[in-house]
Amino acid sequence: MTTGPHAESTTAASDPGALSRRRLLGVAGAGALAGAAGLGGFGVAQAQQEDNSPDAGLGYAFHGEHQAGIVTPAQDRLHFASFDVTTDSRDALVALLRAWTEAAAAMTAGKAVGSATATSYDSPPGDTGEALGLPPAGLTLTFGFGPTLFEKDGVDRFGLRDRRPAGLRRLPHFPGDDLDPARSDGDLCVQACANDPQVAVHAIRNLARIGFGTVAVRWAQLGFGRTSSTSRSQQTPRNLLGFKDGTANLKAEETADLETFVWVGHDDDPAARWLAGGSYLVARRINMHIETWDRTSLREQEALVGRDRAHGAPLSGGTEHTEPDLDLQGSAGPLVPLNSHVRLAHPTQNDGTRMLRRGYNFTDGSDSLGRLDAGLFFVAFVRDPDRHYVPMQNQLSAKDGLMEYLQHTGSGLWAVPPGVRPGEYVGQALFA
Ligand SMILES: C=CC1=C(C)c2cc3[nH]c(cc4nc(cc5[nH]c(cc1n2)c(C)c5CCC(=O)O)C(CCC(=O)O)=C4C)c(C)c3C=C
Ligand SMILES: [Fe+2]
Repeated sequence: MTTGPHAESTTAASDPGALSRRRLLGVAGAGALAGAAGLGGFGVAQAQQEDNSPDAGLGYAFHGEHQAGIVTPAQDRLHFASFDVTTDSRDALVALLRAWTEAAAAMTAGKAVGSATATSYDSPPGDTGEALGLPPAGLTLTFGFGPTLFEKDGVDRFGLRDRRPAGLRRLPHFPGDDLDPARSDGDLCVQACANDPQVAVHAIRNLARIGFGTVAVRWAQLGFGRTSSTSRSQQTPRNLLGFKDGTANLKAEETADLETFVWVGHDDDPAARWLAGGSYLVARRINMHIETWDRTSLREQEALVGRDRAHGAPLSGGTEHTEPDLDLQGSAGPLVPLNSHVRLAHPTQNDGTRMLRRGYNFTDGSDSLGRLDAGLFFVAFVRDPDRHYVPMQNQLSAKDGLMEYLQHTGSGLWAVPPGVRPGEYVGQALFA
């Protein structure tokens, strides 16, 4: 499997010839770096320093049946990047995917990109350097292919048109959408998640650097707090509305439902068998009118969500993990109101559908009136966007009372190829 956690030392032991970021500074690099950059004993001190935060040393396997970063226990930080391909050479695109695969395998194991020791003093270092000395921090890198990679403005850019999965289309317009094209779509995407923001940012920075001349960043989003649990081992976090988010999420332990709702099956799309074992990534940048929300009564807030704020229990009663009783009536109608988010997103109101949510809180500063530019960067993985995402989004956008406090400002859909086997590159079956 892809996501079995292992300590950094295990990673290094499984590939003893490779240099971990820590060993690079502590052993191989200390003298050279100290001499070259005037760092004195910095490298050695870093190598000996222990990081006591709980997930600091955790590393997830890069290779496996599925890409990591989907059922992996949601890390605390996100750097998501959408790229446009700037070449029309299929060979250059494949070379990029090979190089990205090699770099991703290194970085997720806590190693530097490229050969640290072979770098000439007269050329830039192979790695940008800001993660040297840091452990893997649970880094996962998840790659996706957007609809425009297969066809753009009627042009079959890379000979892939016939291999586009039927479900991979630009998402439709939903009621209330006010999307910024500069925060939407893209030929490729990379989701970097880690428990240290510097590790996630380092990963995207290095992938962008490797891609210079082949791809350009179209837009990117930083996220600072997970808004979902993807494993029963995790506590439910809170979103910026102040409510527990992720309680009823599809979790790694629910393997039968993952097959039904997340992983693309072998026979789902005979023209796109390369995607079997993969998934689709939906991203929505959703701004919150936070100042207005903060002036709304607790009664109204809970009625809009359909759960209580303190514990995340459904308004029909019980505790956080009690199933909502959507039929239970109060004096003024159903206890879980008809326009509440939890009712409208519930599987019983969506043809039995579930999805694996993996979103993050974001804030990108304030506007000229002092209002926070903040919200939820919604990420979900689904087996079929036309069945497992689009109908639910239509229903929420049209009827969800929360929409009064929300504004969708960015959007994208990507096909996420299956996991990578050792010696292969990400998405290899698409180019076979
Ligand atoms: C189209 C899918 C969804 C979008 C977009 C979405 C946005 C969104 N959600 C919250 C807050 C909460 N969502 C909760 C549950 C929940 N949300 C969705 C789907 C979308 N949410 C689903 C499928 C579910 C689970 C429903 C169920 O099975 O019961 C909750 C309750 C806690 C939980 O179960 O996670 C909260 C809170 C916000 C703030 C938001 C946009 C900004
Ligand atoms: Fe939700």
